[in-house]
Amino acid sequence: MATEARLPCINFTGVDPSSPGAGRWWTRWPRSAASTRTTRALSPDLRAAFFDGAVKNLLALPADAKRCNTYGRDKPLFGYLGATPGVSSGYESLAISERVEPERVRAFANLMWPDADNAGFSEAVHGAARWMAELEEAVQRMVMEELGVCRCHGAMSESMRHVFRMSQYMPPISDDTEGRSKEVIRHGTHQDCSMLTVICQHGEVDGLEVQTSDGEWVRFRPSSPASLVVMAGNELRAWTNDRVRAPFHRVAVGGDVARYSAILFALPGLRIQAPDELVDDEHPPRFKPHCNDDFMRFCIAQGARHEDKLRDFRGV
Ligand SMILES: O=C(O)CCC(=O)C(=O)O
Ligand SMILES: [Fe+2]
Repeated sequence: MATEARLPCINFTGVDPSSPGAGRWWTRWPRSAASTRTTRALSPDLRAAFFDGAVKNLLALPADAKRCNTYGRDKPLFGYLGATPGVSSGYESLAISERVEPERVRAFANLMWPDADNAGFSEAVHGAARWMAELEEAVQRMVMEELGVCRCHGAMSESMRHVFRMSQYMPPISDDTEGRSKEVIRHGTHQDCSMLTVICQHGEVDGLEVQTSDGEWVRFRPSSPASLVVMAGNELRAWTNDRVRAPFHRVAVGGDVARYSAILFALPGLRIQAPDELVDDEHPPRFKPHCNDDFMRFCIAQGARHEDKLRDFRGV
């Protein structure tokens, strides 16, 4: 059972992620502020166009159409997930992968609806993905500034690939005569294989739960409709030589309406090796250098288990 404690928040109001100023351009916005917003927050209209117009229609497509969303058998985490062994029932997700550019979004839409115009869908999806990617880039820079390794930001950002997922979690089937139902886990406990992950939940259907370092589960309740979650993945943990924790998390849903979310994973193309500044006698190397592709393959082969996969893969 998760508690409802608040996750740490950063208020991004007024921050321009594309032009960081000298020094700590973001610390003027206190970490304890009650909301997390980007400069150009997705307006309620754009959110509605994205979730109600695009994401729900996408997930309502017949299974055969959704299965066309594939990037090859060796990259299952880049395409459609759902109705397959190892994936929880009641969870489905489609993804636009590698680069979330207008042409790629359009190609994805044309694959899903070959005979339709798809301009509205493409615009809404690309707008949401770009907005989340800007936030990812800003947070990545903040982390690097904070650790004194900002010199690495340019090369890291340039190498970054993105997987943009649109996910649906069905409500539990009611299990008593009054229609009440227990919560069910629709996405099992895991850590992400990304550097950073940005999550945008639709409306008030909560479900994301994050495990704190004391083992307690905390449920994410957005403080405003514009709030997003930024989660560290195992590659940020590896790259920072274990300074940043990659929390275990899961999705549990109750009630009687489906939950929808969009998730942007930032996957580094560079070899993951902690910069020299983050390795010294007090902080000996914790992980051997590796590529994200190999780590993803390892995670897929291991399956969903509540274990420290990074340590198993390249722990020193
Ligand atoms: O939908 C969410 O809130 C989180 C999903 C998630 O953790 C994932 O797709 O890795
Ligand atoms: Fe995740």
